[in-house]
Amino acid sequence: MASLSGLYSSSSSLKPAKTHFVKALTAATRDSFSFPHTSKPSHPPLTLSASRSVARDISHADAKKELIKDPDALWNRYLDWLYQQKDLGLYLDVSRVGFTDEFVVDMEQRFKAAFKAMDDLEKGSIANPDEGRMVGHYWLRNSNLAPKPTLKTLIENTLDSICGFADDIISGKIKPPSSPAGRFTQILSVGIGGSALGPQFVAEALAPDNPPLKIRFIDNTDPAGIDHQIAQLGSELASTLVIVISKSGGTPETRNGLLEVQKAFRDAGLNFAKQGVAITQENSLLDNTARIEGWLARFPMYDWVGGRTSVMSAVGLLPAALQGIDIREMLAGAAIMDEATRTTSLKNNPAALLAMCWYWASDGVGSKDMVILPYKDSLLLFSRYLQQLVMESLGKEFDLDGNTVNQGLTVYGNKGSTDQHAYIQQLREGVHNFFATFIEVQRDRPPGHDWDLEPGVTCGDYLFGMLQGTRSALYANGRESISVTIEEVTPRSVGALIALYERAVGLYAFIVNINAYHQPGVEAGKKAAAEVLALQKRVLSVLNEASCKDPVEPLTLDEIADRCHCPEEIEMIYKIIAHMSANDRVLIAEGSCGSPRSVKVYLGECNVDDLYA
Ligand SMILES: O=P(O)(O)OC[C@H]1O[C@H](O)[C@H](O)[C@@H](O)[C@@H]1O
Repeated sequence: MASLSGLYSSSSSLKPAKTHFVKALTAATRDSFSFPHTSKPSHPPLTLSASRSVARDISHADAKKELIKDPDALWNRYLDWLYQQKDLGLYLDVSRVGFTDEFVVDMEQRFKAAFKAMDDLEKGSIANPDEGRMVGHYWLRNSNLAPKPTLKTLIENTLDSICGFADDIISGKIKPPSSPAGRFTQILSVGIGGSALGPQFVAEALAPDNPPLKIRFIDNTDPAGIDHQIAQLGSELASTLVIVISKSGGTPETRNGLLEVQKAFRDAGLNFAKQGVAITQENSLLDNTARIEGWLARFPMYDWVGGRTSVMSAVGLLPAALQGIDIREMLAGAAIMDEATRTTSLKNNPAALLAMCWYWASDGVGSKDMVILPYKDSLLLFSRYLQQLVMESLGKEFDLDGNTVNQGLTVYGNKGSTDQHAYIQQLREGVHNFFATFIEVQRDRPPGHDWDLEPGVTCGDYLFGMLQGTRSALYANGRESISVTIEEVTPRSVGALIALYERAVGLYAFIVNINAYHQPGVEAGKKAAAEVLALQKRVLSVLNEASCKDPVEPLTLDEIADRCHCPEEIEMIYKIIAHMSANDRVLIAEGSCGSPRSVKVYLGECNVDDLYA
């Protein structure tokens, strides 16, 4: 079977070998996947030609977005705008986004400034002005770009130490102090946000079926979730390498995860320090803890790398290397994409093309959501990864001039064709509030492993047909889409994908004049959480005081709020008490009416019958 990749990388011209490609597409669309031995659908299936007629009937609410319908014109648009990065085997098709020539001319002007700002960023400008920081994640994959020799050396030495440490762990040269296995077999990663999402995406995408160490994650302060991970480790806790990741070194959820895991180690009679690794900024609380307690190893994070762009730092590289993933290939893929996205020609810059499409599709204000649809199971977590990269970067209240803009771009999605059985119905026919991004992987299986489950049709052909059919069906109903194609999921292509979207987000941010590299809104949430915990402590102190009386003095919510000197917080006080009661930490007696207003709260022994006598 001719390789599909030949269709994209034919040297002569953009004209792919029509026979195989078009035949597969037409057949798959024509049959609309009528499975063997099942009844035909009641309505005639949408064929390619039928979907065109549907498209002609659709009135376009937004005249600006009159989509091309003529097949020949579409084919030429496809060829005209198809971006190819042949070294990476990565292709970008923006032909199903309806931007006009006038729009492109306008954007080319705006991108000139964006390209300059991005160039300055890579040269070490303070591209994160709100925090007075440089933005240096691109230097991680090309240390020659680092603006100071000391940074170049730091990047190179850290990479070498990551590779050396991973080799020593995998070879058993460094081994756990008391494990029958005689070597580390598991990784327990403790981190949240950018200290988890990158490693999780990379593990799901690239971990081999039988990795030297199998990874699992604690990425929340949910005690049940933590217990579940530790229970699943069981006796293998003794051969588990615990990697605690926190750039700030002070994130509450990560700190709680660490304390919980250290308790599990104590309960199992194990010495955590001999199995603990920290990845954090130098002299952070976590770094100092790891140093003082003598943990196995510590790796640095830098203030010029944000959490959501840290996957090419030790955050993503150490866990990946321990799973046997070729991290130098990841870095190489990212470096090639970085170079490809430095060109100042909009039409030849895939990141700029993405940013332009996002702007067109969502009017530069996030009016439509970005639905990410990788048709490959291993890329399932790409949308979760992009949720942080895109939304934490672009979701900002103010622009760089202090204007209130409430910018953003909402990302969701899981994987195809699975999502076709969940919400694609709404995408096809319902509220038109999105644009789709298909991630296509050409290689279905390693060479020699495929077979026809029907004459001339493989399982992967169905996946291919589902993607193409969904793309056609959405477009026929006026829904725009971008398609990113890679030949296969490899460290190099995953590195390239990550770099592509990091650059696209950065360019988009310059276009809409916001700082993509800080996250003020997150601090508000952290502060509010701390206030709830402070209130809880006051409630407990009031209840403790009342419990010391003889007999115990049960208190109403009003009385508790008054004694906490915050009557306005009575609802939060009720929620705090309800949560503590559910966990057997306070006792609640309810009046006959059952309203929260009538509850009486106490600690210790109390004759409930007398409470409402
Ligand atoms: O790596 P840490 O310092 O623990 O931070 C973990 C996460 O915390 C916050 O949510 C930030 O907004 C994220 O950007 C960051 O990735």
